[in-house]
Amino acid sequence: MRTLAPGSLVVSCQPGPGSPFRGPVAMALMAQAAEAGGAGAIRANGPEDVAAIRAVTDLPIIGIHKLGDPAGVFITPTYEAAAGVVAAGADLIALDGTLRPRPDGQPLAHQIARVHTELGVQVMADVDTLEAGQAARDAGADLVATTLSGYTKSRTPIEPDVELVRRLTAKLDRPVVAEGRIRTPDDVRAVFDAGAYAVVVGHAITDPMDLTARLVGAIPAR
Ligand SMILES: CC(=O)N[C@H](C=O)[C@@H](O)[C@H](O)[C@H](O)COP(=O)(O)O
Repeated sequence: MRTLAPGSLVVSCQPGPGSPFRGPVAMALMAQAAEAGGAGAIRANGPEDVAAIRAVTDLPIIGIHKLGDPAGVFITPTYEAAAGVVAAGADLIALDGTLRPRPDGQPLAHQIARVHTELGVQVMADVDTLEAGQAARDAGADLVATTLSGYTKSRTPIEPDVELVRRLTAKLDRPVVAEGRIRTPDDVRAVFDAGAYAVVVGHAITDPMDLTARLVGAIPAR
């Protein structure tokens, strides 16, 4: 089973809403481009995309399956969702590690224990706060990621949550993965300076609609 190497750039190959890149063929091409550019791993959503990416790369794949209400726990919310992406070829599972109630009513530790014992893969907990990170570590998470910071409470900021990377790294005896709104080389340097084990980048690499809109937005009014 492949593992996530320290110092990796993980490219999250997920199409944004309304993207013409939706679908496994496009995501496999995206993953190949990421690998050619030096990515150390791929993060991908759903069994179809994971299987298509598995067919074209030997990089580690962090599998997720987004299911249910995006306002609640929806990143790999159940053991069954995790099992589906592992069967498709994922090497690790990322799942919601926030303190919010889970759809199956079970504690996070229950899902993590089943993934460990029945699927035999590592678990990365996507958290939003220091408290959630500590709870996820106590629940058995192998890695903790800042993925959900800025998405569970107030308005989503523009910048990545470098401070949460720093605080998690200081408190946890687990690798901390920086994820969410990382867009520039300076952002990448900042999260590694803060102690990150690896960094995940999505939209800044894989969303041409967002990239186009940012540049269009910079055109002065005339
Ligand atoms: C909040 C949420 O649902 N995050 C998702 C998690 O899988 C993805 O939509 C993000 O693209 C990913 O986390 C990478 O982040 P960014 O695209 O900002 O680099």
